[in-house]
Amino acid sequence: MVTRKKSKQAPLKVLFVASEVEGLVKTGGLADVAKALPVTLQAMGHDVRVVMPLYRKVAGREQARTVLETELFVSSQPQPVGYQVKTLSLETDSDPVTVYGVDAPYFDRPELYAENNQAYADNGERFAFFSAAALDLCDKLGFQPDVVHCNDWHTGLVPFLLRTRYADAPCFAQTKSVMTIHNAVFKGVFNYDQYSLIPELIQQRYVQLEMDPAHVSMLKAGVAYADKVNAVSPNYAAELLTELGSHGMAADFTARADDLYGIINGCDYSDWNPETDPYIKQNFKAGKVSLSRGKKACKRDLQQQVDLPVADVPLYGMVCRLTEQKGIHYLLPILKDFLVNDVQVVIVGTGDPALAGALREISQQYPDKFAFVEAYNNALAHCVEAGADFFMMPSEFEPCGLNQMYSLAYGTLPIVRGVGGLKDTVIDYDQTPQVATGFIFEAPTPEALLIKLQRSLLLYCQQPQEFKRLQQNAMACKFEWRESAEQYIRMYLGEEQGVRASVISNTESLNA
Ligand SMILES: Nc1ncnc2c1ncn2[C@@H]1O[C@H](COP(=O)(O)OP(=O)(O)O[C@H]2O[C@H](CO)[C@@H](O)[C@H](O)[C@H]2O)[C@@H](O)[C@H]1O
Repeated sequence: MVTRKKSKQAPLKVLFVASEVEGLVKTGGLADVAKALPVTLQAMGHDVRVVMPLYRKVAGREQARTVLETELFVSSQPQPVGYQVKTLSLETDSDPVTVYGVDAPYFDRPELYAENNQAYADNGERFAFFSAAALDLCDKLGFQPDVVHCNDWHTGLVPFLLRTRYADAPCFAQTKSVMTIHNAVFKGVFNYDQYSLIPELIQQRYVQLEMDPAHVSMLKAGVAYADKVNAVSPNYAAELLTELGSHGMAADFTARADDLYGIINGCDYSDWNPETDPYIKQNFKAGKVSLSRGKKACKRDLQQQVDLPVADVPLYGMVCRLTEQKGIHYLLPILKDFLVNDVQVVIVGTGDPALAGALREISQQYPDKFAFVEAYNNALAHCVEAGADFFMMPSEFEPCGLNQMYSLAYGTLPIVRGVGGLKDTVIDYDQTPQVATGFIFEAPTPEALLIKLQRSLLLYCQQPQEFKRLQQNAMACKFEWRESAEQYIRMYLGEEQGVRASVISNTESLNA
């Protein structure tokens, strides 16, 4: 894809554009990837710069150094928009990765995207500005990227601007763009009123980017105009070609099937490693004694932290944003049935107030068996991964999923629905017991989930040696970022074909 003549090993200049970055500010899995992938690419010798909005919440914001004080000129606007670029960094084992924080009034708010579960009304304008500023600052700072790597709807206008506003700009003459889909359910759909900073989108009508005559989707713009598009797992790439799995964008993805890839996320083992994790009560490794002692101490600690009785009972954990995506609506109808057993369940999450309310009510009815912690708490998330025996991810859909990888690393068997990246990363006990690492259910129903929960409980109680064998299988799994990053490089360089051929056969069965 990168056409400039260079050897395969020549370092690439990559501008990684993301709306959140782990270590600086995070609301979900996008941030994990926006840290780990740039850090890995840089460690492989590439020159990577990350650009993100400098929200009020960004860690280290006060100490950030201003490297650019400028204005974004827009041809149709009487007044330019002033902004500053401040540098932060992501620590690595070698050279830190430079992060450009875009500081503008648009981002000087208490939250990133929403307050009280209500999205900011001008999110379209905010992220249209961010997308335009990401390219504007690159030009002004003299960074000429080989690849501009965009992530999700917030950055979808970047590929569009490269093909329009910057079509003849010397700074981007050699630049290609990539659009990574972490979650296609969020399409970034906004009224034309919000695109005043992108006159290119208004002067000429782009019907294929519209949801209706009044609304344009930023994600559609990214998918249509990026040189390459990838989903964060091969199976999600296949699902994106189906009406159901693409959340209504099958035509957009099918049109790009030659340039569509599926690259599984890695797991950042520098953050998620039971041998070194600073948040957990006792570090442990896969060896039998270490594992059983470590898990026992971590379980006890978790029980104490969430006010459950300290007891030697199977413990089921879950950490997630409270949305329908995560399958809370499959769990809620059967949770009380499951709690009839001698088990404990811990859920840590924030989000939809109705789902939170329903969980809170059950926790009040079953205080000895079910703890619901309505919080975003990274330290507690680590303690759940370490202290639980099973980790639940009954997702309605899951582009990749990171928590199942974390739980595998901690010997906490994942119980997942067979969708997206969950299917690519977990091996079901009932299908292939010898190499199994967890449990998979297929039907999108509470009953199907309950059957697998009961199944896992039987294994734990009646076949403890078999349970331990699965723990060893799980802990032997490795999802190295280095391997994923190598696939990204091959995609950047155009060394691999898109997934159309392999995806089509899958798609037939998905559509059946
Ligand atoms: N209450 C809480 N307290 C502490 N930590 C919490 C938390 N709620 C969530 N987290 C953390 O946020 C991250 C969630 O990552 P996921 O990949 O599971 O989901 P998400 O849907 O946000 O990401 C989207 O992007 C990622 C990255 O590509 C895809 O893996 C995924 O399928 C897609 O939906 C994990 O690191 C988790 O520990």
